[in-house]
Amino acid sequence: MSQHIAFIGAGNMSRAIYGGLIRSGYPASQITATSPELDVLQTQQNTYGIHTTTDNLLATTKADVLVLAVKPQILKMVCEEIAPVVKNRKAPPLIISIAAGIECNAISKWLGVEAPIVRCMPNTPALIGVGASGLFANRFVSDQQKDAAEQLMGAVGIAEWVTEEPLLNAVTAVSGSAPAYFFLMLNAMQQAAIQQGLSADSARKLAQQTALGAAKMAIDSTESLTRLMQNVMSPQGSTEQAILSLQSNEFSEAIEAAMNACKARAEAMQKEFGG
Ligand SMILES: NC(=O)C1=CN([C@@H]2O[C@H](COP(=O)(O)OP(=O)(O)OC[C@H]3O[C@@H](n4cnc5c(N)ncnc54)[C@H](O)[C@@H]3O)[C@@H](O)[C@H]2O)C=CC1
Ligand SMILES: O=C(O)[C@@H]1CCC=N1
Repeated sequence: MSQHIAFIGAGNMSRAIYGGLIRSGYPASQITATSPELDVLQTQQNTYGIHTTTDNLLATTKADVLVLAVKPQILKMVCEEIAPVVKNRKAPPLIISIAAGIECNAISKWLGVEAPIVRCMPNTPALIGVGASGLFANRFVSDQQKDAAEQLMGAVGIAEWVTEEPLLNAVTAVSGSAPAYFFLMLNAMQQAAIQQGLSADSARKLAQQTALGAAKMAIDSTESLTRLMQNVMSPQGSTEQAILSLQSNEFSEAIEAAMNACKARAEAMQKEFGG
């Protein structure tokens, strides 16, 4: 695929996606990013060699694929701004919205046209090619456009389709927001290790490598997660005490509550910003 991809918004998530795309060999000359902030655009141009502009209409004009990557709070304003260009094109671009919580119908309404829209919930590890995205296509998306969206997000990680749009809120809870949960846990582990006497450098390296090793084992192993956990726990050993402590502090319940809060907020954002 070497279609022109325009990103409306050049923030953390856009950078993760186009950074990952370029890293995977996608031509930077086929990517445009927009932002009202000139200094941000200059940095993006210098770092990635992409086209940049403050002009959302210009970017929309030349896009085969238009990625809406602004905050949900301002998506309505941005869609209404670009609507005349989208409507006047012979064929509207494939629109990929990464905004949390905002439904395809709201975007269609703001654009004033029944455009092909793929809603995507990505995550920031896309920047290093290990992203995880959920995708949902509205009924105007052709099979070819579905393939294009899958290739785009597949270039920066794995992409899973959901058949019902509300399931994207569950994707937000399990992967979109989830890198932050792991960073929080890593930080807590590092701080505890420092308190127990390790240097900050050793604590960081050991905790990070362990997270990487555990994730790779979970991906590669045919054994269940319970079995993998039990393999670390010697009877009456040290791990058992750590797991018992986590369980008595309701670790699993805390994770479930966090994911429910995340999903509920994604649902509330639809009501708050999707009207
Ligand atoms: N950061 C994350 O981990 C994830 C974010 N998302 C979604 O991605 C979207 C963007 O989030 P972030 O990149 O984190 O936000 P961000 O604040 O880092 O980026 C937003 C960008 O939009 C630009 N912008 C502001 N007004 C604009 C306008 N009128 N026209 C064009 N650009 C404009 C800003 O200059 C900034 O570059 C949000 O809708 C969020 O829900 C989805 C999944 C994960
Ligand atoms: O926190 C947020 O709202 C966005 C959506 C998923 C990750 N970041």
